[in-house]
Amino acid sequence: MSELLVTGGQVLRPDLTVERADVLVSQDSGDIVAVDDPGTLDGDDELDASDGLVIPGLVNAHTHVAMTLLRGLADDKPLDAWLQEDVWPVEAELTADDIRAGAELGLVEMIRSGTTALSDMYFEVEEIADAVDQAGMRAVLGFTAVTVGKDDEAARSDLEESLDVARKLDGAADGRVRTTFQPHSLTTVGEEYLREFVPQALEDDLSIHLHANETRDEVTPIVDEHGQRPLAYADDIGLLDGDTYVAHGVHVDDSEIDLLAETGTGVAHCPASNMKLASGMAPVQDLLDAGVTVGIGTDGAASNNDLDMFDEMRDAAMIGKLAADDASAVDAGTVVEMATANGAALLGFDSGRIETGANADLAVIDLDAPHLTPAHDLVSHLAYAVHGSDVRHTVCDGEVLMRDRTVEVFDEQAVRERASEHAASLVERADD
Ligand SMILES: CSC[C@H]1O[C@@H](n2cnc3c(O)ncnc32)[C@H](O)[C@@H]1O
Ligand SMILES: [Zn+2]
Repeated sequence: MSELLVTGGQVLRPDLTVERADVLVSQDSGDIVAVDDPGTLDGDDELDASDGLVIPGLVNAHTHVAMTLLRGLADDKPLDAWLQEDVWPVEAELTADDIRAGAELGLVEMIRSGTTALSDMYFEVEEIADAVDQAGMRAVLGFTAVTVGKDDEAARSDLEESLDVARKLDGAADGRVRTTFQPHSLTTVGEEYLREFVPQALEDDLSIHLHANETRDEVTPIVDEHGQRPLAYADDIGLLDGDTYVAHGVHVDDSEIDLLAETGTGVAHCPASNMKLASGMAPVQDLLDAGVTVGIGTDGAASNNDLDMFDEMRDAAMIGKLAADDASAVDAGTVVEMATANGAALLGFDSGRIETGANADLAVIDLDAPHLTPAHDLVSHLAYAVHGSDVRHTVCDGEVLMRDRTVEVFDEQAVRERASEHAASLVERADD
């Protein structure tokens, strides 16, 4: 039996208090086995958390991890133009090897910035699952189906693949990979396909993840065509339930917020992407007040342009206040909970908190820095002042993924070189 002791630091507890404590994790079960007074616990191996804060590993509730290859390729456009003119033509050239290279780069970036779990939507999901396995992280993965612009055979094949991937990969990487059925959005998957395939997903108890109500341009055609708000239409199809979470949820009215709350449907809020694409401001405080579980996601690196969840917490707090016209809205503690416990609840993992019995997924923040001085309130620092580069160690499932800022699960230099080569050749092919 092998146990790892995270020692000498302060610890963020589930009630958001901070105390001096040591954390003992079992590398066999992958769980936290004790959180106790400094100096009272022993382990076979130690991680030095002195001058540090031990926090739950962050949960990125919505991303497209392999899109690191498209980082900085097309900026300063709204969603529709960005996808149709820039992103989709390049994605049409992606190979499985490209996706593997992009996913590894994104996972390294996440480990370096304290993220231990992600929810991903993309293609070539076996490659992504293998990369997650090697990274030692936790993930909810799926193949994203799009039917617009496809003939019936291709449309069905996409939806079948989304179901098959969700059935096949659930439980991969020793249970660290879970899956979702993924219609891309309510406007990019036709109604006849949603009505046929969603019941199949529900019959198999598959969770569902989709983009919804991201831009006004996505809402209007649904209201025009179906005479219903998008989430009423989604509910009519059976898409909303306790195992579903939608990405974005920006343009939701009061009736849709009630629907999300009544059905137990969660929201993965993506503040940076929503600002960069000028999609709008999600009413996050209203969602939370209604009892909706709201997590935080970076979206892909092409619309962010990084995968740093500390940036995302800060953005969520800032834009949440603007949206509510209230400086007390979406406060520091709330965004920390959104990026940890709420994200874990959306993804269905027993993580997001430093507590005996929880998954041993954690990060140690180095507090010995000018921008973190003085330390009046460490929850405030997590929300507003810490950067991903302040992370000293990252642990998932009891295994050390990064020790003293050195990533142990990948050769970081090789991953970066390979991703750069794949990105260059991908863009060349797309330009031909
Ligand atoms: C097939 S995987 C996901 C699909 O979605 C595209 N995408 C990336 N960001 C967004 C976004 O904010 N809204 C909608 N779709 C997005 C991505 O490029 C893939 O094609
Ligand atoms: Zn997305």
